[in-house]
Amino acid sequence: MENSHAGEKFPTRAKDVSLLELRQRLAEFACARGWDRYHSPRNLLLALVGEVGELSEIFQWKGEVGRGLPNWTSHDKEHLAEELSDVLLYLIQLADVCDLDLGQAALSKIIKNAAKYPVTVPPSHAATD
Ligand SMILES: Nc1ccn([C@H]2C[C@H](O)[C@@H](COP(=O)(O)OP(=O)(O)OP(=O)(O)O)O2)c(=O)n1
Repeated sequence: MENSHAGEKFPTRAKDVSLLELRQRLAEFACARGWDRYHSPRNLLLALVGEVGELSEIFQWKGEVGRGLPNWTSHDKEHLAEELSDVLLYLIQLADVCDLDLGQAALSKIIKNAAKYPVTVPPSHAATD
C-alpha cells in the first residue's frame, strides 16, 4: 500500500531505510532544483547546525523529559520527528559532499568506542572463589 506525499509515492511504512537510499534521494532532490551548487560542506554544516537549533527549541524550557516522551501530543512527536529528520538529512548530505561513507564511518566508530570503553563486570557479579 502506498500513499502520496507532495506528488511523490512513498511506501506507507518502509521495511528498512538505508543511508544509501537517503543519500541518493537527497542528491536527486538537490540536483533537480539546481541546489547542489549551494551544497558546499560549509553551507551544509551551517544548515545542519540551524536544524539542531530548531530541534533544541522543542525541548527548551520543558524540564527533564522521560524516555518515550510520556504526555507529549502526537503533534509534538510529529514535530520532533521532522526536526530530527532535518538534522539527519543535512548530516547525510554533509558526509556525501565530503566523500565520506557515513555508514562505514559510524560502524568503525562504534568498534573504536567499544575498545576504548570495555565492558567491565560490576563487583557484585564477579566470581567469589
Ligand atoms: N537547500 C536546501 C534546502 C532545504 N533542504 C531540505 C533539507 C531539510 O530536510 C529541509 C529544510 O527545509 P527548510 O529550510 O524549509 O527548513 P524547515 O523544514 O525546518 O522549515 P522551517 O525552518 O520553516 O521550520 O529541506 C535541502 O536539502 N537543501
